[in-house]
Amino acid sequence: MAENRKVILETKGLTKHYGGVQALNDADFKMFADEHIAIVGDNGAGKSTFVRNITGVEQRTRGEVFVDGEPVSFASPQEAREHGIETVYQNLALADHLDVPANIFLGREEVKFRLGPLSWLDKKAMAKRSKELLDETGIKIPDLRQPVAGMSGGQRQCVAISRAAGWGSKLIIMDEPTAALGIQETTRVEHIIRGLKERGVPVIIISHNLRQVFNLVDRIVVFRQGRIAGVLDAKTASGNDVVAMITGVDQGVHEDASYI
Ligand SMILES: Nc1ncnc2c1ncn2[C@@H]1O[C@H](COP(=O)(O)OP(=O)(O)OP(=O)(O)O)[C@@H](O)[C@H]1O
Repeated sequence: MAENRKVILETKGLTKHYGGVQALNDADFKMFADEHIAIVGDNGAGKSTFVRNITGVEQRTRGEVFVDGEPVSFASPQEAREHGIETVYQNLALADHLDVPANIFLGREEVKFRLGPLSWLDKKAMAKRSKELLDETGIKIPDLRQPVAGMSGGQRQCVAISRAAGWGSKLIIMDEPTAALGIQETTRVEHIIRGLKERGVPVIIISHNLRQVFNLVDRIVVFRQGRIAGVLDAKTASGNDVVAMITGVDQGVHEDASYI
């Protein structure tokens, strides 16, 4: 029963205005710890704004955010990370010139010992943990020591997701995780997301790909013109239901290839 399920994330009246642009209005949202959720909506519907105003990238105009029932107001993404909320952004935020372990441990390096102001990193431990994380996601990267700049989009995405999965004990948010990937790479990333579900890690994905959404998540939250237009159960809703809610056109909706 819903009443007994743990609510991991909740927003009440979350609103963000950029000057005269009402990007997000009164978003009431509730997510349970045992589910995966997709956020869908047309370009400019407010999806990224919603995420940015939860994860400390921006400060909301008004409204409340609760994590594990506690009111939060993250001043930065770093603060959100410290609360176990990891976000994988479209642009990935990987440091191109660094190798895989350095990226996974960026800002959280393991130190072997310190001498005054100097510290020696435990590179061996970081490489070992990185390999374990990548093994968990099933991704094979031949040489972890090469700079990530030389990797394919799929490999880079897997590094970013592994980093999030490795640190994000509570919630992982992914903004268009496969938008720039080919078919095989997309399949690999979807496999990782399914693995997170099996491990009980809650995930929110923003996606324009409805096939992916129906395959991966439990509930679909539809944004339209800066508002949450509705929430659908992925098991019972149809593609037409989602498209109708995205567009606000309730009748005569036909399968729209750009969404399916
Ligand atoms: N920094 C900003 N300054 C002014 N307006 C902004 C800013 N960021 C977003 N907006 C506007 O807010 C609205 C919502 O944008 P948002 O990026 O959240 O949409 P989205 O649903 O994520 O779209 P997409 O699918 O294209 O990424 C849009 O009208 C956008 O132009």
